[in-house]
Amino acid sequence: MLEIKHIKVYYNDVVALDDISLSVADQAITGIIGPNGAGKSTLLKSILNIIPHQGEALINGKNSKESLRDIAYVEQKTDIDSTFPIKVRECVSLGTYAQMKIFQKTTRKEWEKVTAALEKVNLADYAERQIGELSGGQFQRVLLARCLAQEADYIFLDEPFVGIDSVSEKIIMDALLDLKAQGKTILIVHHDLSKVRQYFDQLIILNQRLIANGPVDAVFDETNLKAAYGDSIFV
Ligand SMILES: Nc1ncnc2c1ncn2[C@@H]1O[C@H](COP(=O)(O)OP(=O)(O)OP(=O)(O)O)[C@@H](O)[C@H]1O
Repeated sequence: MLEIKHIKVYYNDVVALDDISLSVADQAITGIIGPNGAGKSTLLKSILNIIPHQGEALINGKNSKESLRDIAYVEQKTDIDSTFPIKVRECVSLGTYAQMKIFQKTTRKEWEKVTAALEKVNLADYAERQIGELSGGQFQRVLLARCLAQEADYIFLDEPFVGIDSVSEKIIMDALLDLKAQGKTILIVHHDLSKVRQYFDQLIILNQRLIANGPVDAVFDETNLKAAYGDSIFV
């Protein structure tokens, strides 16, 4: 269970997140929505403890710092260097490192996990390609395969559907539904409001402060959207 308690983040004296407390539903796909600069990415980064913050995130009652191996994270595309010279299968194998001992070589068992993860995202034939040779959608599928290989209980994806083709989007969504059926908890930062009902079970609506958190049917309404995006939003 993931709980966020009084998380507050400042960037140079400017408040990016103001006292966020919420519980994330287990075994569900939760979307995080809100306007540009609402603090969506900041929320994921504070749970991951990669930025300074007040308050804390708890996983099964303990500070999330103690469970970082159990969180697989794909950052926003703009933060990733897709020209880095690495093959697809090597990139996916990085996901297995979280479960390995220091200086341990990748064993046959880990390579089997890599192959299975690539098959899951329909990219088994691309294992020997350089990541720089992939389309945006294929690259996003490779990053999801890296999460699958990590076998983490929590999966955080920051804008995974931006600029990708519809085939990749469907493959990613099908893989996420499988992960949910296996009991995983998935958090996705997302900006396309038209897909919210189709993709998510639960929704967190943010704009520096928490506007709403709950089942999509209960919180995805005009009042909450106007509170987050302002009166100009067309609902
Ligand atoms: N490293 C940083 N230094 C200073 N300010 C930052 C930094 N990272 C984010 N911010 C600011 O904090 C606020 C929240 O940023 P964040 O990226 O979390 O928002 P977001 O909701 O994910 O936005 P977007 O939808 O545009 O990706 C924004 O005003 C942003 O400009």
